[in-house]
Parts: sequence; C-alpha cells; structure tokens
Amino acid sequence: MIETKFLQLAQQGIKALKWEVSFSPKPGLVDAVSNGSHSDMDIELFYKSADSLLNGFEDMARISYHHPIDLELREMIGHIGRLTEQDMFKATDGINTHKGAIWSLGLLISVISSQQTLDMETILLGAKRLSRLPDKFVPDGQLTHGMVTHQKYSINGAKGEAQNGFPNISLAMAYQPQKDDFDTWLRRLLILYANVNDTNIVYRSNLQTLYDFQKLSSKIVTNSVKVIDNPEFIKLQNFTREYNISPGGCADLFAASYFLKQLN
Ligand SMILES: CC(C)(COP(=O)(O)OP(=O)(O)OC[C@H]1O[C@@H](n2cnc3c(N)ncnc32)[C@H](O[C@H]2O[C@H](COP(=O)(O)OP(=O)(O)OP(=O)(O)O)[C@@H](O)[C@H]2O)[C@@H]1O)[C@@H](O)C(=O)NCCC(=O)NCCS
Ligand SMILES: Nc1ncnc2[nH]cnc12
Repeated sequence: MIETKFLQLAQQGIKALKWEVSFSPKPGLVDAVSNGSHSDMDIELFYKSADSLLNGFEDMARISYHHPIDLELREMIGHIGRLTEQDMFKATDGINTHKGAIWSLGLLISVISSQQTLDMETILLGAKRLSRLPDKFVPDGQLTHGMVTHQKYSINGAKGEAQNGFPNISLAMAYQPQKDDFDTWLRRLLILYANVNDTNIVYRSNLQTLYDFQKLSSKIVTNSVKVIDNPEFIKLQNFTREYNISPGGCADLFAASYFLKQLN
C-alpha cells in the first residue's frame, strides 16, 4: 500500500516536468512550439528525460519515508540524485535536460515523504534544512557551470535557491488571482524570470544580460494587460533569441511550483 504512495509521488514529479515542457510559449526555453535557444533539445527529448527520472524519484520517496531531516538522509538522497543524473544522461545521450529539476524536485519529494506533509511552508523549510547539510560524497574536481558563475559573479544558482528555502517559488505562488488559468501560470513564469539569478543565462552571457532580461520580464509582470497580448512579451522573446539565452533554472522552478500546487 505504502509502495503505491511512493510511486504516486514520483509520478506527480514526472507529470509536473512534462507539464512544464509542454506549457507554451516560454521565451528561451523548449516548449511545444519552439526549441527556444537550444539546438540540441526538443519536447520529445524532455518527455524521454522526464520518464527516465521515475525510479530515482520513487527511490528518494521510499528512502525518505519518516526519516528525520539529517546528514544521513542528505547523503542518501545525494547518492540517489547522482544515479538519477546518470539515468537522465543515458536517456538523452549526454544532454543536460533535467539536472536542476532532479535537484529541486528531489529535495521536495524527499521532504514530503520524510515529514509526511503537503503543507507548502513546511516542505520549503524542510528543503532549506536538508540542502544546507553538507554531503561529503559530492565528487571533487568537477567544475560545473554553476561553480564557474559563482566564482566569476558570486551568484548562488540552484544550490542557493534551495538553501534559502526556494524564495522564488514562494514569490511565484504568492500570485493568486481568482482563476488559476493560462495567464496566471504565464505570469508566474515571468515572476520567476524577473527574480531568479539563473546561472544558465549568466553562463551563456553575463550579469548585465541577466539584469536586462529580469528588467524586461518585470515590466511585463507589473502590467495588468494579459501577458500574451503585451507587445513587451514579443520583445522578451526576441531578446532571448538575440542573446541566445535560456532560463533553464526558471523552468525547473516553474515545474516545482506546479508540482507543489497539484499536491493539494
Ligand atoms: C547542487 C546542484 C544543483 C549542482 O549545482 P551546480 O550549480 O554546481 O550545477 P550546474 O551543473 O550548474 O547545474 C545546476 C542546474 O540547476 C538549474 N539552475 C540554474 N540556475 C538555477 C537557479 N537560480 N535556481 C534553480 N535552478 C537553477 C539548471 O538546470 C536547468 O538547466 C539545464 C539545461 O540548461 P542548458 O542551458 O542547456 O545548460 P547546459 O547544457 O548545462 O549548457 P549549454 O552548453 O547548453 O549552455 C537543465 O539541467 C535544467 O534542469 C542548472 O543546469 C546539484 O545538481 C547537485 O549537487 N547534485 C548532486 C546530487 C544531489 O545532491 N542531489 C540531492 C537532491 S536530489
Ligand atoms: N523547457 C526547458 N527548456 C530548456 N531547459 C529546460 N530545463 C528544464 N526545462 C527546460
């Protein structure tokens, strides 16, 4: 019986990832109508990648069940997380589709199962505590894009987002109009675009380009005109094309927001 619950939780994670990639349009990102700023990815690859994460998410849910948030749990899910990254790279022939999502959704799934809660504040607080614990098994010597941008510009990316309790998920989800329709979710995406220090953008460009991207997104969010009808939205699409940037970190947080929203 309880085994079914682990599978269901993992399936909800996969569903959120598939929902995210099919949500269209998303400037710079892969969606159902465009491959954004990517020459090596498309929606089918993301579906395949998402399916490859099912066992990893299920294992994280199982191992975390009623387990306290401590160093042992952090190291166990770190181990499963790295194995899940391998499953993803195998499914995509080495293309990085969901590394950030494995991290963010993995932490959330682990905390939900550990604390047996669906309360968003408790989940985000648990993720903050869990991600702050030091995993001594993280392999040295691998210089990731996140590390490069941290060294160059002191921004914290995916790790910092989790270690601060996912403040940008809270910000996006604080936008609660009466209807949870297409414009609501597009605006939540743009709230993420306007606030997240996405290391994918900075790695491919520089800090100034990130700030210009955030400013343009913020201008759209603060306008009451429907996002899709706002001429500035076309400007944002053109901006991501001109600078060849992709807010992959925002995409992961968008999927995580949807995942949390669907729990209740
Ligand atoms: C702690 C880790 C997250 C590792 O962190 P680090 O910063 O060292 O690692 P990166 O390799 O840079 O990957 C982090 C990925 O996180 C996403 N991301 C970026 N910024 C943010 C942010 N501000 N908030 C949240 N998430 C963020 C992003 O992932 C997405 O983009 C990827 C695709 O983008 P693309 O442009 O194609 O990028 P590349 O192929 O890399 O380069 P190009 O050549 O194309 O330019 C895609 O993966 C999206 O998901 C970053 O890529 C953590 O991963 C870790 O330690 N893992 C170990 C296992 C573990 O401990 N797990 C425990 C919990 S499960
Ligand atoms: N839809 C998407 N496009 C590009 N990178 C992503 N990372 C996660 N989702 C993504």
